Amino acid sequence: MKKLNIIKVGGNIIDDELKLAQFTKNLSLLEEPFILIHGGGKLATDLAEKLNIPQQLVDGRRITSADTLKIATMTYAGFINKNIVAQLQQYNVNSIGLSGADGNLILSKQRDKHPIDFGYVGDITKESINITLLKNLIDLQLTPIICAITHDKKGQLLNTNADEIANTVACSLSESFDVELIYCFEKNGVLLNPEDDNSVIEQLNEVAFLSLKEKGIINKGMLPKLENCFNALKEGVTQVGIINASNIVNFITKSTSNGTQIK
Ligand SMILES: Nc1ncnc2c1ncn2[C@@H]1O[C@H](COP(=O)(O)OP(=O)(O)O)[C@@H](O)[C@H]1O
Ligand SMILES: CC(=O)N[C@@H](CCC(=O)OP(=O)(O)O)C(=O)O
Repeated sequence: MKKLNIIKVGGNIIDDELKLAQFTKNLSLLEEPFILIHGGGKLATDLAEKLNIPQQLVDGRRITSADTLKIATMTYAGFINKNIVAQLQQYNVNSIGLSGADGNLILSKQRDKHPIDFGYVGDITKESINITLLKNLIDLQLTPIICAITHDKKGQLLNTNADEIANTVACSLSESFDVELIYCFEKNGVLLNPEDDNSVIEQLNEVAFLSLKEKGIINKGMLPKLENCFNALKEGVTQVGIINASNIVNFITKSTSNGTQIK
């Protein structure tokens, strides 16, 4: 099967002009096709706070009021998505920016209001992804750049966690491609000591993860990320990694071992 890389990049890279510039340049060096899924939670939080709209995240998910949904849509589907596409175009990566509503790419269902009302947050499954559209775009040698806004096909936009979109897109394409899923962020991988960037756990399995979670060594945004990683391996994704965004080329070409390989 043909190799396909599903790459997720998070808000701390996106919000750093230099790191994002280096990252998009590195993506242009990849020889295999890829799909990029991006977050941008940090910029949405900063913007909402400037507008005096308080933000709350529960288990890494944003409680999304009508006002917050507007900010999320303008931030993720607007500025961030188009900025990444423009950055890639300068290196001749012919990319196309999409929300889940575009081309009916990602259909979601508003999360149940019990036990916690998350507001306009959408949940997705493998069946939510329009894989025909993604395959057609790849055949046309267009690189999809996907943001964290989805829709319910009843006219409502919904906010969906970008880690979950990356996992679900990877799983949905794993029957058609040899899929590698890579989460890129600002640290060197999953760390044994979150204060020490040199304490990278090179290989992490689910048993070790549960023990580190219990000890509080793995917490916050890393919890949903790792849950998505283990789910991807169970659903047929061939390889899953969590790495520093600056290591993307080395990690994919396997020229050096860096970051955390999920086993
Ligand atoms: N053991 C750990 N190793 C690395 N990061 C960790 C660990 N435990 C918690 N984290 C936190 O998880 C964060 C990554 O999750 P998140 O903020 O959701 O990233 P992103 O926006 O890139 O998806 C890191 O910035 C770090 O603060
Ligand atoms: C429902 C939900 O939590 N959506 C996320 C989508 C963006 C995201 O996931 O951004 P990062 O990858 O930068 O964290 C949010 O609004 O924060």
